[in-house]
Amino acid sequence: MSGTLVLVRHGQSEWNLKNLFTGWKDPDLTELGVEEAKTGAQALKETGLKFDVAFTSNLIRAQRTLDLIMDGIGQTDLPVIRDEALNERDYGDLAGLNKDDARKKWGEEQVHIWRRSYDVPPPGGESLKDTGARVWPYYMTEILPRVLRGETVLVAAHGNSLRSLLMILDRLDREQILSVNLATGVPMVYKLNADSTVASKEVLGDMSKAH
Ligand SMILES: O=C(O)[C@@H](CO)OP(=O)(O)O
Repeated sequence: MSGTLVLVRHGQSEWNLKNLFTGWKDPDLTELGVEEAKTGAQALKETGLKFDVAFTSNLIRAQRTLDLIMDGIGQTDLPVIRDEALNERDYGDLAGLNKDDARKKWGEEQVHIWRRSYDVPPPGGESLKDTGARVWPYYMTEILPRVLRGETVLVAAHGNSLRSLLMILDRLDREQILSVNLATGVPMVYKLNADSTVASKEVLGDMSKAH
């Protein structure tokens, strides 16, 4: 066994609340999002984990979530590395559109394909495969080596940038990833083996509220 990797999707954002495609747009957390981050922090505190480093994206909703977690677990001095490689999938021309309006315009099935398929990009944006093409190398070169050295690493990022990581960690294929949704503010604790496979996974909260 080597180290521990904790992944957490940011708390609810203003645009999650308004049901808008967000991608690289940069809305802040809602009050509920702040509460979700604090609840996630409390759950992490109860595990007794002490982190060595934290990674987050260049987007405010993930950075604020991380700040709230660091505060909640009493590790405000944790070194933080921010990188746009961990940003949400770029939703291209869909960014800013209402998801229900998009369903009315293009149909339920097409919108689900844009949101959850592996390799169908929304117009002007990134597919999950494109997202993985930047998230995976970053994980392999910057995050995984630390976990393999035995460090405890926290990553606060986004629904789809984390879904691309879950494909590696949970060994999900392009069909299986279709039905994976991550709830906001719910930490996932992975213990990794020395060969970088997953020894155990624990979800600290209710993932079923994700949609
Ligand atoms: O809008 C977005 O950027 C993402 C995450 O909120 O949405 P979806 O879950 O539809 O991929």
